[in-house]
Amino acid sequence: MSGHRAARRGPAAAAGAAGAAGAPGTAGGAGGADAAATPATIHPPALAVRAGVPERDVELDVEVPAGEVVAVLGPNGAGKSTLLALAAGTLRPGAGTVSVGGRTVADGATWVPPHARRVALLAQEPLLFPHLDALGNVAFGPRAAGAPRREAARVAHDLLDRVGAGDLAHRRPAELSGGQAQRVALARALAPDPEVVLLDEPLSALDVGSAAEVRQVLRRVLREAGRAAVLVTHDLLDVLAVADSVVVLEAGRVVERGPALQVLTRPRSAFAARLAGVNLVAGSLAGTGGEAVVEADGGLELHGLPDPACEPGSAVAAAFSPRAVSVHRAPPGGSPRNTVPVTVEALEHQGELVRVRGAGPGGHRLAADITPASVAGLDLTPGAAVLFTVKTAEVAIYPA
Ligand SMILES: Nc1ncnc2c1ncn2[C@@H]1O[C@H](COP(=O)(O)OP(=O)(O)OP(=O)(O)O)[C@@H](O)[C@H]1O
Repeated sequence: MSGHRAARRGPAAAAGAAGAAGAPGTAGGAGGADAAATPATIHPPALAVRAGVPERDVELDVEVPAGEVVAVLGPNGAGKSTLLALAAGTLRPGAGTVSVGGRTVADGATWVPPHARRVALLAQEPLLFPHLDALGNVAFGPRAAGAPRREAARVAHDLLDRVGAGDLAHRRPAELSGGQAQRVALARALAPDPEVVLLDEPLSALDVGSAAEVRQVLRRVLREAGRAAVLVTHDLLDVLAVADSVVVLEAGRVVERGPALQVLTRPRSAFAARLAGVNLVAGSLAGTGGEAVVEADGGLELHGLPDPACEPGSAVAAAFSPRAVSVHRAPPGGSPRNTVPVTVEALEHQGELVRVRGAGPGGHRLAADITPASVAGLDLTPGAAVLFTVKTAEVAIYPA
């Protein structure tokens, strides 16, 4: 995560930094005048967790640059909650350092308690104070930090407006829908002007309609303010809508990181590939020029179009969409294409299509999305022996 990190949100990040009264004490105050300066070089990361928790076998190296939203993905037990707990200050690292806005908040000699870290948490449930109205909930943080009542109320009104809950200011949590309560909770999280917001599956407790609405609010509010955030999610839509970059954890380690689109379109880890819904085959590159072949375990060979950075003989990955795959009982004629023998393992609904999952040579897991009529026409059931075909031009090859 280096040079590219500020590029996608450079203007937003810069605007946020310039307008963030709560970001004193950094070079940013003086540097704000130079529009050409890159925020990444001026500001320390909003959050850096380079720390381990040996009893959980977790060893993390995650950085959230100022103004960026980093989505954290991974299967159950991968270490996502541990990362949030290290950042929030509810868990002490066994080794290493946690810093917020360039300030060390945990290491062998330092321990800054949660309330003093400038970190806010938005959890799955809104967890609002039931006896306070929305305004009181949002004003609570600024009041606790010593803001005069009128100033705290002004901040709270402003934030409620920004999350589209201005008209709910005098309702108590029991009078709010799930989506409304989560928007108020977001305003409350932002009210103390945190350096970084930790979003722990913030939409997972909402129904589909409310989740879509809150997702848009999250996107707008985080981008407007150039706010740094960590977003733990299992939902591809959250990543696409809200995140700048992605970190994938597996078994307590970072296995992949990069700009969100890159990770989703060119995944290197099995988890990211599954989330993104693409077929992914790792192997080594043979052939040169415009077309190349990925040679994978089990004798599986895939022709595709290589990224210029791919070196012959190097480790590469071939990726292609299940929608680009056709399924046949007998070898098809016609244009040159990859033809892979596959044993069907499962058929799943995939919108209006059916996802045919199967195992190819070497046990490589592959998927094809075809119409229900094709499934019927091919008489597909688990155990069926078929051929998956995909055109060379549909297979992207890139360095692994
Ligand atoms: N309180 C705890 N005490 C000891 N080990 C724990 C504790 N909480 C989690 N672990 C272990 O730490 C590792 C990382 O778990 P963590 O909860 O951070 O994963 P996660 O990615 O958040 O998973 P999930 O998606 O299921 O919430 C796992 O091996 C887990 O068993």
